[in-house]
Amino acid sequence: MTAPAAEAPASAAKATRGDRVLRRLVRDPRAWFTALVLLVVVLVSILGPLIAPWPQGWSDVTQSMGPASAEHPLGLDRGGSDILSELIYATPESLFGMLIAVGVSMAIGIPSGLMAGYSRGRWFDNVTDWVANLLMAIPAILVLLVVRGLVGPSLALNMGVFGVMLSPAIYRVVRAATSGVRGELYVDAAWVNGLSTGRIIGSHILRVVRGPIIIQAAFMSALAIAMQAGLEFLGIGSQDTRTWGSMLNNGFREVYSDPTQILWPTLAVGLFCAAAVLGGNALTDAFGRPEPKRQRPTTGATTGIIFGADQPEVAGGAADPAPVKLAIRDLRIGYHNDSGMTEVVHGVDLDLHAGTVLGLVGESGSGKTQTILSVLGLLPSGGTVLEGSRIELDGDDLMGRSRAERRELLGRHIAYIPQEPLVNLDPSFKIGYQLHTPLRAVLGLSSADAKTRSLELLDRVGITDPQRVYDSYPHQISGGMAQRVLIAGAISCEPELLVADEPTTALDVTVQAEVLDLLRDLQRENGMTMLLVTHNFGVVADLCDEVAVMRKGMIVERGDVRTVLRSPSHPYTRALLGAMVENKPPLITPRRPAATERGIAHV
Ligand SMILES: Nc1ncnc2c1ncn2[C@@H]1O[C@H](COP(=O)(O)OP(=O)(O)OP(=O)(O)O)[C@@H](O)[C@H]1O
Repeated sequence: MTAPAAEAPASAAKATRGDRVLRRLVRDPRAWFTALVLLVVVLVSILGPLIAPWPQGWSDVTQSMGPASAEHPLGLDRGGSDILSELIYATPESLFGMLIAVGVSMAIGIPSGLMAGYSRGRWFDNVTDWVANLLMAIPAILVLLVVRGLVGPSLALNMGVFGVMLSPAIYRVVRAATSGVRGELYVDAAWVNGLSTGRIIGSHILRVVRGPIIIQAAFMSALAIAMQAGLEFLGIGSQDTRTWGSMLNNGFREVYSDPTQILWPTLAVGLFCAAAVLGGNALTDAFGRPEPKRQRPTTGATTGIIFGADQPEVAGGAADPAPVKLAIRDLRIGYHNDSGMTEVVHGVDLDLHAGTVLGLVGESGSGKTQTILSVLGLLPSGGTVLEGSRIELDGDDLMGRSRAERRELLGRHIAYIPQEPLVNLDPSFKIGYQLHTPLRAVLGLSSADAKTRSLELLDRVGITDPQRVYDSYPHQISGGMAQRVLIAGAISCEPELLVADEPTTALDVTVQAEVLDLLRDLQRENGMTMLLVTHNFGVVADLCDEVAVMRKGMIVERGDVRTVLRSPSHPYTRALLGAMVENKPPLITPRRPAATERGIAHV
């Protein structure tokens, strides 16, 4: 199968997100200012002994409070030390203190924020949130005073404790970013492909939250330097260490006799803080505002139903000699809300015979997606499969299995093809990485074998230049190609059951036909059992052996495709088919209105 012209890459020349961020930073004068100040501070810290006019510890009391001169460009302090040299020697100590505070806050805030955001609403999230609130409610200065009283003066200890007090700030940022990414479809897709939680957090999620983390680190470094200077200025810090803060303290004593002595450390602290804040702002703009979270494509909106039975009843099903691969019995799904529990799927029964394709059709909001998500074990938070429901794979009740056991089935035994291809691929990673990671994790292939297999799969799903697509980012390929990539990913571990949720709705009409051809070929080739959600009776006729019609959370008719399409027994099915044959406005509104405009025969 050849890839159609419509699938030419959107723009192979498009830059990655990292390139875009870098380009924006290069054009931003604030970033230049920050880079310059940081460069100077780092160079001064490293080269201090070489560039300082006088050795560390040098002083000459006879020149106490001496004025600026060629030998002492910034003058001398009360102890007769050269102020410029002192400022230079104080720089690495000040940086060291700042790094301790930022490092400690990151070490606590990042892992706890990641875990809390990922396990949204669970006990870990609740406990860490409570601790973060508590830390934020306690004034840091009080804690620092108590620590000073108990342990004595220590720059490292002070800044370490301040890092703990700062950690809720980074925790909150990471938690919010993680919980936003957690709901993305590509994270579900990675889960369905069998990746462990650690791998998902370490790759897909950390990659997205690193932007907010870098920005937050920039602001926190300013805060840490200012706090350190404040502590030393108040005399709470260590007197043995020379920092910009301790110079502030000394300079303040001479504020009336020689105000310039407080000016230099103030300038150093002020410049560093300004650079850090401006750098943080430049980074915020360069990373851009986060895109609004894409919602799961589910909706309770009802559509233009013009006909239907008040009391749905299930019409007879067709017999099939093949063994039952997936059996759903009395499936009821509910959502918790303020008034208790709302049931959205009411006792669905389905049998899916091995090696056959079952089409699930129905109006928007009829419960199709909830049904397949419950098979995958991926109901959104708040959704529950209610007591008494059974979902059996090869006779084994999945509802009796633990979450970890159900995860084991994903990828190898049950695979999923989502509706919107592009949002199900992580924009931060190349296609090759996204294909070969599950192959390594689930099948245990070596890196080289996983790459070979990925290229074979891309070739098998009709991609003409597998190597180029393997090396591309998702934004560099078209929607049709992305759907082929997802199909390649879904079949990569040779699952027995393939669940596809309107796999062609988001595609152009020419590409739809090709993807349907591909699915049919793969299903026959691998003898896969397939559960296909669709709005399109044309797709049902083309691909499915059996069809089940859903309405208002119930199956109103099911049977073999020929029988149901030729002589539908339920008035609702007749209305759906009638609308299609008479070319009436669609009774079932597709989730993406654009699809009807593309000329798809939606009923
Ligand atoms: N997160 C949720 N919270 C509460 N109710 C929900 C949630 N998701 C779906 N529902 C409800 O469950 C019902 C079935 O939704 P479902 O997404 O399964 O419909 P669908 O048949 O797949 O429709 P569509 O084709 O538009 O996706 C709807 O009434 C919907 O409002």
